[in-house]
Amino acid sequence: MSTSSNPRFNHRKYRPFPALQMPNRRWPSRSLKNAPLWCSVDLRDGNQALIEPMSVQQKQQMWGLLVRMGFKEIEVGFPAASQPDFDFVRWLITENQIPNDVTIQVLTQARDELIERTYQALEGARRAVVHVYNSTSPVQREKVFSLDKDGIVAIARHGAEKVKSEALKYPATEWVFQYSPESFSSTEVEFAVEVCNAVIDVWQPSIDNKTIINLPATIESAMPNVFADQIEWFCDHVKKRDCLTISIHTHNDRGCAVAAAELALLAGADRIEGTLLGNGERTGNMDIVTMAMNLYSQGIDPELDISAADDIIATVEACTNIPTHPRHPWLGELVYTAFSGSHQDAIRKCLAVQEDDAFWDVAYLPIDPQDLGRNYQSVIRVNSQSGKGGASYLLEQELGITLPRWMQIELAQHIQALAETEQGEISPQTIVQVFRKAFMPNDGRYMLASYQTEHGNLENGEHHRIQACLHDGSQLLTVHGHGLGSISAFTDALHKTTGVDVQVVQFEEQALTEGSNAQAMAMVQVNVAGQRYCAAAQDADTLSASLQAIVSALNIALIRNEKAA
Ligand SMILES: CC(=O)SCCNC(=O)CCNC(=O)[C@H](O)C(C)(C)COP(=O)(O)OP(=O)(O)OC[C@H]1O[C@@H](n2cnc3c(N)ncnc32)[C@H](O)[C@@H]1OP(=O)(O)O
Ligand SMILES: CC(C)C(=O)C(=O)O
Repeated sequence: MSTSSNPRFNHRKYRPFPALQMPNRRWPSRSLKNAPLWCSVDLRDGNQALIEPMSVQQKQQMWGLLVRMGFKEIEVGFPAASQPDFDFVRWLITENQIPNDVTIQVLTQARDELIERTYQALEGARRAVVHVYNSTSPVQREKVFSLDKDGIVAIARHGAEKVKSEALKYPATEWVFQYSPESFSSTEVEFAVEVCNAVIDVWQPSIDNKTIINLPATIESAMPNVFADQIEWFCDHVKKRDCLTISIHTHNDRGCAVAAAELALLAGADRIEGTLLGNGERTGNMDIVTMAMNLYSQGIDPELDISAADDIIATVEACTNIPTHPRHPWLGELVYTAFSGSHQDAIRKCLAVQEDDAFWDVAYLPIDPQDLGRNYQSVIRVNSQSGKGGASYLLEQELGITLPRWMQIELAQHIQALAETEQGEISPQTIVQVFRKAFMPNDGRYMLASYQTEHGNLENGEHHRIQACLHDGSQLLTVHGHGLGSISAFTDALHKTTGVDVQVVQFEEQALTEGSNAQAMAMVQVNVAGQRYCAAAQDADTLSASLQAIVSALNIALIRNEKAA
């Protein structure tokens, strides 16, 4: 019985994908050590999936990015399909846009007229990959092409012959041939080998002149381990394996295109086709950025430059008109951001001890966001899910002060109350405002106008005396006190004047800026008539900052008591 009220939602319509029996499979015990050869298919598979295919100008923009990132093989289009595709290939060649170490690749069906037009587009290229394909899976054979296996092999063989004979007409170009048994992952492996062997027989590759056999998961129809088995089996059984570059082209129907490509590398593949951020047919092509960053984060050189993450996103969005999900692996806007308190706490503590030349080891941050041109500003963001660490971290970034723990706790209570009222994110600037309003009020009863201290061997044995002028809103009061230090002398003076018992419980001072105009921030926790209050003050003179902070704490206590009364 179905759990759905929709009678069409019926799993019995589907059947499991038949797995290969390969008890001696070798790929599970291998690990990745190097980057594969990469081939971007943004300008072909990515392009053919767009609502509005790229204009020549957009293709030029995408091309520029791909070259900057270091791709050495780029499928630039299906030149027999449309005039913009054709024109773009011509532009690349006639305008000398292809760096010497980059090879362009183009796709064509195994049809004579299309292959001829494809070569016309490539005339004058220094080196090019001609990529021909035909479908091989049972559903394509039976329902689309109405052909038996021999008929499908005949299309492949004929296409390979035409690709080879056309190439002879353009001897100035260094040609590389590529064949894809399209829908490979849904094809019986024995038949996939048979078709590819027929093509290999035509092209006669050698170790010095390899053929690319590209094995697509045109539709991702099974788990990645099944695909890996198919690749290992294929590599073990295809002829002339050492004269082949085995390429992989996975799609993301089950959300596992990257995993399938990674396992396929373990299973013996050499080369990976995919697109930036995974644009492509249906759920997309394998995302090269994700796979490259997966390697990078394991200490493997991906041989692609992903560091200009924002440039990659902006260009892909401009060319595809598809926004990037904020949680897109590695590059999304939110992927290095923590809102939740315990994550923020851990990140802040780890970042504080992370040394520049040590292995990266920061909780909740799989890589250093700075590697991708991101700063730490966006790593910690505050809302009602955040704890004391988050707000303190942002304050630290904005003001350059590290709050002591007792003050973090107090600040967090103010921020939490605001976040719950606002029901949203609290910006770093707002956190600074909250900090100033809560701990540095300028509307209190008393203001410190001036003070003088005296210390040394005084007659009564105590070391410090203070005379301070406090403004109480209407008049200037002169107060006197003495104690073991200037601060205790000052609290003594306050007690004598206001009658309130004032004791400094916690005290911390931090330099804000360096140089002759250096400013200090004093932070205090003061016991005023049995209750603890935190306050802060900033001044060029450290003692002055401390005394003002104590006055602020007294003011906060008086304001709260007035409100409570
Ligand atoms: C999985 C992939 O991504 S494969 C790449 C797919 N990309 C594209 O199709 C984008 C560009 N394609 C196009 O613009 C058009 O398909 C064109 C211009 C190339 C060809 O258009 P059309 O001539 O109208 O043919 P269409 O593409 O519809 O193909 C259907 C015909 O080609 C045959 N065919 C399809 N693929 C192939 C192939 N790889 N090799 C040989 N014949 C093929 C079909 O059997 C069918 O034949 P029929 O007309 O005798 O029934
Ligand atoms: C032409 C092939 C490689 C393809 O795009 C696919 O199978 O997805």
